[in-house]
Amino acid sequence: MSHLLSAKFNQHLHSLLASLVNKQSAQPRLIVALSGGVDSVVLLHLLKDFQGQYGQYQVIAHNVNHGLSENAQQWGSFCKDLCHQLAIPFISSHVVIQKKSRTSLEALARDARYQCFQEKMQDNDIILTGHHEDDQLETLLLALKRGSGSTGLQGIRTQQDFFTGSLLRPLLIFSRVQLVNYANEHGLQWIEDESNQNTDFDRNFIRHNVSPLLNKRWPAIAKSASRTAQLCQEQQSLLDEIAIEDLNACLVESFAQKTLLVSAAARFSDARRNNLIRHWLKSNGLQYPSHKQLKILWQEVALAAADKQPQLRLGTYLIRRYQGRLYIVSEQPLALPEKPLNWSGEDILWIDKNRLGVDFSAVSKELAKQYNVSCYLRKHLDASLTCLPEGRDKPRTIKKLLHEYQVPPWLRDHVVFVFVDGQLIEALDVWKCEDNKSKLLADAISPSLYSDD
Ligand SMILES: Nc1ncnc2c1ncn2[C@@H]1O[C@H](COP(=O)(O)OP(=O)(O)OP(=O)(O)O)[C@@H](O)[C@H]1O
Repeated sequence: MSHLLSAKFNQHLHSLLASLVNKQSAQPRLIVALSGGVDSVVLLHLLKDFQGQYGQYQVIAHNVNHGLSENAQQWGSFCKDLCHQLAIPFISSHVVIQKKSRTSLEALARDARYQCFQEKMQDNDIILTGHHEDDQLETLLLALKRGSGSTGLQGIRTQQDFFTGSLLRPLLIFSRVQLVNYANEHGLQWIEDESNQNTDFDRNFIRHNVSPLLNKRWPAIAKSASRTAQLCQEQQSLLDEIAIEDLNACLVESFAQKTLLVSAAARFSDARRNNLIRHWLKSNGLQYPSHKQLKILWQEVALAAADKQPQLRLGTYLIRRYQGRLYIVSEQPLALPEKPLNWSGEDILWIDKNRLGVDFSAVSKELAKQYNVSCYLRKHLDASLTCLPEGRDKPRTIKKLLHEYQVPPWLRDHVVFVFVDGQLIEALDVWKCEDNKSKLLADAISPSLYSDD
């Protein structure tokens, strides 16, 4: 029977790679995430066979030692020996994880593992993991328990982008029993992680106490769960397409950020608006909010009375409203310099490392030589300093202007004021000054590069 599994695997992987490789110019390396458990050991064997048939791929294995089990060292040696026998290059990584609660420990180990994969990655690499159909069923049951809606019911994806390459899970079409049978027929050895037996943990509880019962009553339950996951993934792509379209109607650029216009979002039905807000948060690197958080975000932040300054904390971010727009604000403070910074010809003058800077790359070096350029922040300025912005009738203080130009209060300290030979020529991203003697230079300086993450 194992040759059937192997043939099905080869065909499946071949078509998965065909869709990926088309997008890439170079032949990718296939990196097996090898834990030493039966799933990834079978995956490694199947890949060795696949490589025999489609010789153009380089197969490599990568084991991560999380240092969480006394046996971790032994598992690493097991993986190394296995790769030696199969003549597969082996990468080993070691991470140190601070022990906390078990749940967070597992999540920390997973994050650290994917971080290791990323660090050892080359462009276009494809990381393959041994997730199978039963993992999918467990994941969906856990999602039901958490109540995470269609997002959670998407389960484990067969393919997803991963940094400069991709992640593939080609064993999701097989059950654990099929993989164990394959391993036995081939006389393969593997290791058992003793922690998998502990049913105090939800996934193990489902694996040992719930799935067997469900499988006995409905032998095709794992297949049905996989189908559900696939349908939910498809529906999510549709929801994402709708969200992108809807966001186009609601997003406005404001101080180098895409902010959400409350009046535009208010025109959508609740469901459609929730969908677009979820997408907006996710595409800015935040986790999907819970249903309750979404409700608070809309009712108590977006729609708060005009004189209020509402905000909602989501992880390390705050969602704030100002002048009818929602902003995503990082809670991580910027390290702002004590004194103004002089520009000495660099393409980007960083005010805060990699987060707030001024892009001078379009300024001609010849032009630059003629002037003395420096960048100030509000705290470096004399409070009585006035300025006449282009198109305005009379000068006003900087404080008044920041207010008039509707710069959100929390961003006012980050506005960069560019001075040329001691004269203010512009407040970057906000206004340019009338009658400035170095207009050409002012026009060439791009908006400050401001990333609030
Ligand atoms: N220590 C490890 N080193 C390399 N790969 C690993 C390691 N542990 C797990 N993997 C990979 O991840 C797959 C899934 O493992 P497991 O179910 O134990 O992890 P998980 O925490 O549920 O993973 P995920 O978060 O990726 O769903 C394995 O088949 C293997 O490919």
